[in-house]
Amino acid sequence: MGFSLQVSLPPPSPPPTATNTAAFTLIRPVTNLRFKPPLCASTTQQQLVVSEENELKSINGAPEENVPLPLGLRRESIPRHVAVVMDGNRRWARMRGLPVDSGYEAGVKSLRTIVEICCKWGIRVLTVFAFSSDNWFRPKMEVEFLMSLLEEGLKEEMGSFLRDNIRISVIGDLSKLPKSAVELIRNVEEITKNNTRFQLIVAVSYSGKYDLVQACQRIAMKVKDGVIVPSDINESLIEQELETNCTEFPYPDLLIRTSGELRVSNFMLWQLAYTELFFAQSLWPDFGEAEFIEALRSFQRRRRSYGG
Ligand SMILES: CC(C)=CCC/C(C)=C/CC/C(C)=C/COP(=O)(O)OP(=O)(O)O
Repeated sequence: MGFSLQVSLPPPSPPPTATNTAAFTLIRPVTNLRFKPPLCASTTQQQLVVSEENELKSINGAPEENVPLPLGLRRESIPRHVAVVMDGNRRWARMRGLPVDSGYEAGVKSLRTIVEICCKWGIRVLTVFAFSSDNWFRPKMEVEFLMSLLEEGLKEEMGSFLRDNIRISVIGDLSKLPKSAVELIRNVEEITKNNTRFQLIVAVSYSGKYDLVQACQRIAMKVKDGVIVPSDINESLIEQELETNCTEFPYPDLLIRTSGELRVSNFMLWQLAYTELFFAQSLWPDFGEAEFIEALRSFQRRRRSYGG
């Protein structure tokens, strides 16, 4: 029974790989580009025949902007969605005898650099772990500083978001944030919601477990209200209730964690199921174009596997 259900579903739309990205983007309409873990990989593989010209036009569902890529990077397998755990800001500051705030400020600079590069090279979504649910336990001054960085950053960059066609989304438990920050976030999200070139998702007061819990609560309410019955609950329904429902591409193709730590640390637990992982030695404030290229090259060398 289970098997016949799988083959009757439409073919999945996997994320980019070194070998198959553009072909998939051509076959499926842009609105269907979200990755569903493949149930029947062979169905999609049969459809991989397109001309190179069409591949270039259709990459990531966005028009090509012909920005040359650094040597060794292939446009057709640039990841659509990159997620980043921006780790090592405090260590960076301490190593220099500076206050931890300087580490966070330097971290914001790195974030600006990576956002610019994503826009330039056609990455469509960047999700950054800016403040985890556990970070509320840090010293009050540090928490307040991070909140002020978020607010100032959003205000200062508003012009660039509009000029550069960047959509901003914030995911996480905003009920814990200062009211001023929540109002600003909602405003920025509203003002940028129709921007299409690139989406920056900032995870604040976020954890993967939080996201799953809030999705369960929303689904439970639907059952309680009689909108659905328990047997309606499936992967697709859960996906719709996760906070990453703010993006067309909820599944990161590549997760980068800086500072040499080899953990996922409660970040996007559902969404990372088939994500390629890259652990950089650099501390986040030292992570720039060269380090990003290294991560992307590593990604492009991989042969992605979905267990099929
Ligand atoms: C959008 C926005 C406002 C961004 C804020 C700036 C920024 C880079 C935040 C990272 C926050 C954070 C808790 C990182 C973890 O590393 P850590 O700093 O705890 O470093 P450690 O592992 O060296 O202690």
